[in-house]
Amino acid sequence: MIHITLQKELIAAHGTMLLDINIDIQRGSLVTLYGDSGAGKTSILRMISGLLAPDKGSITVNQKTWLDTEKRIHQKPQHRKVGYVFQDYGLFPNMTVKENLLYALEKGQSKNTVTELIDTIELGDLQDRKPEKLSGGQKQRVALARALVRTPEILMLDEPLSALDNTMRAKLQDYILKVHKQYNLTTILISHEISEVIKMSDQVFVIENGKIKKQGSPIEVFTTKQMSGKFQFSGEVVHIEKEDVIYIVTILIGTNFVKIVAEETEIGTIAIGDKVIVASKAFNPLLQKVH
Ligand SMILES: Nc1ncnc2c1ncn2[C@@H]1O[C@H](COP(=O)(O)OP(=O)(O)OP(=O)(O)O)[C@@H](O)[C@H]1O
Repeated sequence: MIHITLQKELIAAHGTMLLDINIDIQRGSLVTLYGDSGAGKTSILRMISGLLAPDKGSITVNQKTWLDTEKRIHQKPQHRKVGYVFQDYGLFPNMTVKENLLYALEKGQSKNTVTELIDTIELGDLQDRKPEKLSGGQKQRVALARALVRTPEILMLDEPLSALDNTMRAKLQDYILKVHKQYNLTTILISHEISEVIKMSDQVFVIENGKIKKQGSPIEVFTTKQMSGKFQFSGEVVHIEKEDVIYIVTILIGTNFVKIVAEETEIGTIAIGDKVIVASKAFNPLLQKVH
């Protein structure tokens, strides 16, 4: 179990903002921090990894104390077992994929760890290339492998997929889920994408102005009582077209576009770019195997 209590006064664009959170994370689970830009999500990860000092707080990871401001315990970042993946990869440009991974090994650690990760994350064909010869998705797979070299107790992913197109994003999500399960990791993901949060996480914490506004399973958090249909998907509105008295709304769900007929009352304030849930209550969906 991981217990995190953090307080820190942050300097936001409109003045100071008190970040004040209390989070419990079950070992082996994947949780998401979801919230607007500037809500404090990255600051939380930086405090967990020891890169940013809170004003007050404590962090215990599987019975080990990483931080306790009252007892003046403050483990250095290099002593906290975290793997950190950012949006902008952070690979060494002068090293090959394999060298980037070997460089992350701890003194005395077996090189087999790297060989195994190359195999798991399917980097075999890329291992002798330099990062400049890799696509964004491939670079992010290397960054993911590198974060796992020291078998972290917490894997932290700070919007790692936001620079990727939808197909690549879906593939990377699958890699993350694969290593999360295979290495029995405890993973904290920051994501802005509701569909990603629903696909990936066991639990979501909605952060607003430095506080936890809501928490629970993604479905509990993102669906409201009025939307209790069993059959539902979340997506993003990409187009709205008015036809006589109705509207045709095009929604991107994963990598598929779906057109929905909506009435004016349903449209309300929905605009292009909004995240929405498409749900249906009383009908019989067909299930077909795809080849
Ligand atoms: N070391 C710091 N000291 C004081 N304030 C900080 C510090 N680092 C960041 N902030 C401020 O804290 C606020 C929250 O930043 P943070 O990066 O945690 O937000 P975020 O939710 O991750 O946003 P985004 O989604 O844009 O990355 C911002 O207004 C930022 O300017």
